[in-house]
Amino acid sequence: MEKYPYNLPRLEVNKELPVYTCQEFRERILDGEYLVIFDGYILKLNSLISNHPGGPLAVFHAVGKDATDEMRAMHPDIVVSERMHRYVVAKYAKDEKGVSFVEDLKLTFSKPTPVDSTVSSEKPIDYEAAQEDYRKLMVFLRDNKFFECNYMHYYKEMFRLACLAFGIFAFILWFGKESTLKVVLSACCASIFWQQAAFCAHDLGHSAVTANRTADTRLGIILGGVFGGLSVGWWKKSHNVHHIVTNQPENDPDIQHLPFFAISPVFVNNLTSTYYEKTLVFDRASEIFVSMQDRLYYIILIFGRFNLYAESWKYLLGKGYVPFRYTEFVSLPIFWMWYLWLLSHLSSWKLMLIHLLVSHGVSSILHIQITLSHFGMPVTSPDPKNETFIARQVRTSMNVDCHPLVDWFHGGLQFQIEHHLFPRLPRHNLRNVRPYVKELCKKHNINYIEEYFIDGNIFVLKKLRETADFVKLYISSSSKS
Ligand code: HEM
Repeated sequence: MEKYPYNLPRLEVNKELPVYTCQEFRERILDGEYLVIFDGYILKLNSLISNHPGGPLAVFHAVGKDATDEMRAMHPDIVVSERMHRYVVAKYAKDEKGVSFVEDLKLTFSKPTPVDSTVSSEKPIDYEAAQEDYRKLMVFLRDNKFFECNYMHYYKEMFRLACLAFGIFAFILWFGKESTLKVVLSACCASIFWQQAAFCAHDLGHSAVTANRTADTRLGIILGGVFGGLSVGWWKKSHNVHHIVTNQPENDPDIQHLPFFAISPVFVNNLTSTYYEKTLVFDRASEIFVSMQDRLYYIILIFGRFNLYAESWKYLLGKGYVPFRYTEFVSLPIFWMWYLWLLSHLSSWKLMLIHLLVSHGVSSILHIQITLSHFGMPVTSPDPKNETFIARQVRTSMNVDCHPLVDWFHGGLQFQIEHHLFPRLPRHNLRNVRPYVKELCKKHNINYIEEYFIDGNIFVLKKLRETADFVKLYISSSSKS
């Protein structure tokens, strides 16, 4: 078979370049240069950082790393072949092995993955060989048009959304005399509608529908903002970071949930969040909640959606750069207008409250689905310096096994591993790609975790309980000393 790279977009540089050794690369980073390795070239990204369309944090987390696979996975071809060359300043001497050279640099903007050699799989992984095969798989998928979106699938999604939207209104406005049952049915339609809309907004957020970032983001704002009351920009900001630094305790906002949850004992160490730019203090409230987190898991998730509304508004009203700020500003009030207008047709406060609580409570299914993908997976790596993109993404993600007939219910999140390896791959192709990924993981001894939905829940609860037990011990030992 042809050796990588072929039929992948190339970064071409037609000028003489200096060659930086690893030591020079490191020294320059310590001097304030934001250097990233892509395909053997060193890119200096100081001038890009503040106006990078994927946000500054995505770039910060690539500094000091060979981010070839991350960058290919997140960008359309044109960015690689026509935009990146401007930032190339040198070639990398490859005098040291590894994909991350920052483990000992103590950077403020990006923290390394903690090391834990007990996380290793039974047989050692040849990270480079796995990377080579991952890249070949990428070529195969491109050649066989897996990255092309079949719109027929989205027509079905639109039909499903239309039926659910009809249910939301019909049970209250059109189906005869008011009753608690009809209010509950309308609320259930609303929560399933929001769940399905969130799946589509997720695809759009990755530009995996039209492949045009502006068009997809606008459609995402309609689905997520107008129909769901959530800011797509806020979600994209944290989600892009989550994809680059999945399950890294100090960098990944998707696992930073103190005082309510800690998915690993490392969170007792008052870590610094590079996303929230603050210390994640493991205080008394954290001790109480985390020591009971396996029992509180579902209860807390019931209130998850209210937190998302608050985060969306905080983001839109904040001082930072917000793409499509005004469109988003208009979209969120429209959501509250139609939702409150609907509730205004109910005859009592009690029924309004039932609708609000049931619709938002049942929405917790989505939060369970989201957290299931990573909460049970390790935050530490046996060898972060050498662990390549594919090995890291598979180590930190879990799939949910299900019958194809219920794929719609899981919305693509069930193929979390494939999604993290190929974030721009259209959702409806994830199932077809799964056998190739499984085979690749098997060949390279990479642990591919896939559970049925109920087993996956049990798996996550067990992991949460392990950390809860650790915290109980930690509290009792610190109260004795
Ligand atoms: C020379 C370096 C880079 C250039 C010129 C560049 C440019 C761009 C451009 C033009 C987009 C918008 C793509 C679209 O229209 O869909 C984008 C998106 C993105 N970039 Fe970069 N980028 C660079 C480096 C990086 C690095 C180092 C990372 C981190 C691994 C990164 C992560 C992302 C992400 C996550 C997005 C998705 C944004 C979104 O759709 O919300 N980029 N980048």
